[in-house]
Amino acid sequence: LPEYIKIVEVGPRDGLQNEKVIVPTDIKIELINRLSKTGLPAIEVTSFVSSKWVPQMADHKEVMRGIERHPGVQYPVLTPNLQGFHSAIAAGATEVSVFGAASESFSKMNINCSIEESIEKFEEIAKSARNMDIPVRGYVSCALGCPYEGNIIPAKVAEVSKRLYSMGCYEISLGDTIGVGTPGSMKRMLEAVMKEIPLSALAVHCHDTYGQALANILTAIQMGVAVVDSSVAGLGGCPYAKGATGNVATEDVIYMLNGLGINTGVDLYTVMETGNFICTALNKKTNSKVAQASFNTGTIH
Ligand SMILES: CC(C)(COP(=O)([O-])OP(=O)([O-])OC[C@H]1O[C@@H](n2cnc3c(N)ncnc32)[C@H](O)[C@@H]1OP(=O)([O-])[O-])[C@@H](O)C(=O)NCCC(=O)NCCSC(=O)C[C@@](C)(O)CC(=O)[O-]
Repeated sequence: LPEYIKIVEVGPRDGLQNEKVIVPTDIKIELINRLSKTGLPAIEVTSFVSSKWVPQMADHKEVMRGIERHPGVQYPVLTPNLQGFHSAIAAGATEVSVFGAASESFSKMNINCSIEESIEKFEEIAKSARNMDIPVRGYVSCALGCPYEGNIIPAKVAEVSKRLYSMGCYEISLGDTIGVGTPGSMKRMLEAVMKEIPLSALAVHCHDTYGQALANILTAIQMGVAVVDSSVAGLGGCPYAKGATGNVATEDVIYMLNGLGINTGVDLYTVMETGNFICTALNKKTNSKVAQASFNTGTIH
């Protein structure tokens, strides 16, 4: 097992993008400012996408400009094309993520282009980013299944991952977008991807729709993956993946890693308080089992 796992907090972006009611900008900023005080090394802030496609992310510039940045914390944002990249940089972003898919149908539904066309757009971003010394992270959605095509073969995930890595993405986050994966499919997919990409450049991004996220993450870290995406209070879902629930809760990942003696540098209690803050603001119950248990029993283990 790795001694240290880097947690990439995606709550402010992946967590909020699917909320039906528009979350006030000051709540988003407060959420990120609170997360910045928990010890998390990376917090995904927002998406520079079309507000017609994802209205919840329409205030991307204000959020990016409004947050307090803590030294040592990365604040990546999603950019699907050069237009988004330029807006992100103008708003002060210092790291971006491109988001591709291993499924043609999902690519079309999510970013309105084929996988091949998306790669061309991402190459333009990667080239501009290189000239400006901006790190680029790459997502591969539908790594363990697609809401439109069902099964996705590991070779396709490996192929798209390789293309993103070859264009300069420093890390590839493998997304179980609809949370259908199991430890078995995670293992088979990672074995294929690890033939093409160094283990140190891989991350996993698990949604918990079928309750398999922690088991899938444990499988990945047992195989040496040392970067895990998660969302405070387990918020989230993708607007273009109907029925998919939130990401695995950050609180639950930290609890599991603490129990394994793996260092994350993140304070569980402060994350739980932050989860409580955003759930109160959204008027919803936390999806974190650890937060539920701790608040119900009044104890933290
Ligand atoms: C990619 C586009 C923009 C293509 O959308 P399009 O309609 O094909 O874009 P277009 O280039 O034809 O332009 C049409 C209009 O969009 C505007 N436009 C064009 N680009 C931008 C931009 N960057 N920012 C703001 N506006 C933009 C452009 O200016 C124009 O405006 P108009 O002239 O009509 O007023 C669209 O499909 C889109 O915004 N998609 C967003 C999808 C999204 O955010 N999905 C959720 C995130 S992915 C995810 O959740 C999965 C992940 C990452 O978490 C991992 C996992 O779980 O698997």
